[in-house]
Amino acid sequence: MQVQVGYVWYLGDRNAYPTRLPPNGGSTASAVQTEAESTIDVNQYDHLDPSPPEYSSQPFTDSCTITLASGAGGHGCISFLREKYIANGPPNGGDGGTGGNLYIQAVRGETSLHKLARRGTLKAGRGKNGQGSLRGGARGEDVLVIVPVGTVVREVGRHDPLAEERVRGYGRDLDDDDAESDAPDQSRKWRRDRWLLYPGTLPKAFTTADFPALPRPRRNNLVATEPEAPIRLDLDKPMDQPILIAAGAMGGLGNPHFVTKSIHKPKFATKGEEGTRIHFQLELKLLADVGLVGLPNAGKSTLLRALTNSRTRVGAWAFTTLSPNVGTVILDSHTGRPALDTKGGRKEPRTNFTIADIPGLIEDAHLDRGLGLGFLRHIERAAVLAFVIDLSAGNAVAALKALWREVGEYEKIRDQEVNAETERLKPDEDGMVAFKPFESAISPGFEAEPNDSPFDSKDDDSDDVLLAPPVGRTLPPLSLPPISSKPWFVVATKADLSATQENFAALQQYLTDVQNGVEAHPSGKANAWRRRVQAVPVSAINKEGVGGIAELVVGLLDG
Ligand SMILES: Nc1nc2c(ncn2[C@@H]2O[C@H](COP(=O)(O)OP(=O)(O)OP(=O)(O)O)[C@@H](O)[C@H]2O)c(=O)[nH]1
Ligand SMILES: [Mg+2]
Repeated sequence: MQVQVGYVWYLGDRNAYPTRLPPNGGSTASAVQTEAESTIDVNQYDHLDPSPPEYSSQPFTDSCTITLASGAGGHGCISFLREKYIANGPPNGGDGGTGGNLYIQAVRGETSLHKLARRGTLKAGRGKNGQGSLRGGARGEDVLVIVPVGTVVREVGRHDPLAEERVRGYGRDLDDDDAESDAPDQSRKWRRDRWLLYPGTLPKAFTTADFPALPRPRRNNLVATEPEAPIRLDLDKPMDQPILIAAGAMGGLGNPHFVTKSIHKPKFATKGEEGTRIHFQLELKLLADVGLVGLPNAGKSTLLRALTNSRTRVGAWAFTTLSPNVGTVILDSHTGRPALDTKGGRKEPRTNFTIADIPGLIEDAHLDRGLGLGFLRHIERAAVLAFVIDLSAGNAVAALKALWREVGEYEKIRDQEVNAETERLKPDEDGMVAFKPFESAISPGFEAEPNDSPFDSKDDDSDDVLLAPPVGRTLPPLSLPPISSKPWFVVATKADLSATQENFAALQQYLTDVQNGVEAHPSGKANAWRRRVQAVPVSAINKEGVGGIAELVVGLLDG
């Protein structure tokens, strides 16, 4: 189908305004470039006004809690040499294998946490039990947790059996420097449940058997490379290598370990240690160079489709978009060279940038109206903000101020959360221990708190498995710059509709005043970004005026 297009676009001048022409051309026609008047195929723009089967629909989850457990150790083996002419040989049970380790890696290509949210718990494999002829058990299988780039990982609680034993006082000399010797740990002597007996032994022997003192619990050497607990990771770059979150537990000892002068043929071995369980809260903050902020139905998704190959859903009603979408703008001149010659301190010229489209914000979104402010986290880390304003939907300046107000409210809530999180690091009531085992081994500079012993740090309820809150530990600050200091611009869309010129002129006047300091910054902050604030008029549905946006964004990103 061929149609006559009635819009004129002054290509090359970003601030020019698309004007509607009378159907048979107008008196201004001479000033207009000829291609703009030519007949074009509307099917070419199907991409911008798609039919429902063309929508992409992908599951999206941006926060979830998961439990990760490192593998338990295998049990030691009770076995004796038995060969021709050796009927009753010496003990030869192997040790249990070490449990599997847990690793985490942020990779490109993943865009959602829904797969992890469904799993709930991820466990590394258990170490295999030891076997006869001094064969040690195989290691447990490792587990690699793959998360999208931009995930913030926060530990909310951990169950570390060895640390808890230490808190209870059973393995109290575990970390003592002077307890380097192999002297067995007398405090764990009564722990019969840690022992295995020879298979032929009667069950009652468990209560009557005379076990030696339990050997000191062993720790995997890899524990030293674990991040400091409580774990807080901001995985904002793709990682080449996974990092270790929790090392597997050590296996039990086979019966040859328990040979003494008086016991030549020990009929017992120890069980493997239990693995560490850590509860994590994962939060995905999509990473994009530009974030689109706008009221519902403003045309954000259409703009994203006009700029990128995104297939996000577009519709003439509010809240068409229910989850964030990221599109990539390719700055390529189709000659294998970057289209824009902007180096801006970069080694390589920029060849692409990404744009995040989020669900629309409505006024009072901070009071949990509409879809709330939750999705703003996805543009929190964007370098540039683009406010998308529908010129046909009332006063553009008022809309811009309303959007800034919601962004400001979001920022307030975020700051409160950061403060609350510092508070939250106190251990909670149900036996979760929030402390770093073997702390001094990891950070040699760390000075132990004077009240290190769990016994004098707690009040009367002595059987509580609680530790003192980690006083004095410096947590990595969540340093996010204020949103109002980011460069921003306005995309005034639907400029093809009639009677939008005055609205645009008022908006442009307002932005000039903001830039010159005549008007207060819409965020109300004193040191907000106000250099080169401008409004770009576009008709996204006709793909008119969007070309200038890429150039403007690259200027703001690299300039
Ligand atoms: N005339 C005209 N209509 C447009 C333009 N851009 C978008 N629209 C229409 O505006 C409506 C809303 O567009 P969307 O892109 O879904 O708006 P949105 O901001 O993503 O909306 P939400 O996802 O609900 O927040 C659709 O019917 C589009 O066809 C434009 O430049 N001109
Ligand atoms: Mg949308």
